[in-house]
Amino acid sequence: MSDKTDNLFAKPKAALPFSFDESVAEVFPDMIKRSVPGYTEIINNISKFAGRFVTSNSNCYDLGCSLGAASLAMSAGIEKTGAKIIAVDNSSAMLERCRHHIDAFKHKTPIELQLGDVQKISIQNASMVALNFTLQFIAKEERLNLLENIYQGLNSGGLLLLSEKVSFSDDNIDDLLIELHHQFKKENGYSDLEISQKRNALENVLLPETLEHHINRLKSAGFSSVSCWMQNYNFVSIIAIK
Ligand SMILES: Nc1ncnc2c1ncn2[C@@H]1O[C@H](C[S@+](CC[C@H]([NH3+])C(=O)[O-])CC(=O)[O-])[C@@H](O)[C@H]1O
Ligand SMILES: O=C(O)C(=O)Cc1ccccc1
Repeated sequence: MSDKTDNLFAKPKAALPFSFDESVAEVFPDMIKRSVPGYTEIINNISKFAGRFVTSNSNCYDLGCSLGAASLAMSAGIEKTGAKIIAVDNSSAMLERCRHHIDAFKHKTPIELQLGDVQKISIQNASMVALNFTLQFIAKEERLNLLENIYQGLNSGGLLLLSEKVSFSDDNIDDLLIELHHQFKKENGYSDLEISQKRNALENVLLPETLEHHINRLKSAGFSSVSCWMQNYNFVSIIAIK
């Protein structure tokens, strides 16, 4: 079955803040692929990381799972037995669709879905945690606390994979990479109106920080080995090992 096309911002509409409601959940696979450069590459690499980092009888977490793409990728890559994936999202529209999405794909590792706030869950016996474009929606002052909670729940040698839209302290670079991102969206069929209306809706909702800030905070949370492993314009993916 092909993905339903995202045209949520195609007509002029009232400037409401972006939210993960039923209309977004319905078009989400199309929206994220056409909006985030490198998304598919990150998902494919989540399988590779899972193959290396997930240990027997441990837990894996997919925090802000949306339709479960990272959970399915982890499941496909896990080589050890007895692991379990816990996928969490606070949007009931997303989680309901996630259940159907996951049931439609074969997965060898069990995936347990939890409706809830990633800031309130208990993380235990974890060998891998994915925060794939979720931290950017959490209030900035609460981010360190969440990363510390993930750190304490990871086993030694465990992996946090953090993907984010980022900003740049150099204004020239920031403007250039935002423009290149918008060009990417245009090439994927979005109009100028769709791009500008979504940009307004995301203002104060998706809050990017610099790559340096992310790396320094991960180190403050306790992670000893931290590196960006992929960058595509203003979208990055970082690995942090306990
Ligand atoms: N506090 C929170 N608690 C739980 N969920 C939350 C919270 N805040 C936001 N979310 C959820 O985080 C997800 C972010 S999308 C992740 C893509 C996915 N990881 C993917 O690999 O396809 C990224 C994007 O749309 O740019 C949404 O489903 C929100 O409901
Ligand atoms: O579309 C954008 O401009 C983005 O920054 C990425 C995105 C993708 C899906 C939901 C929210 C933001």
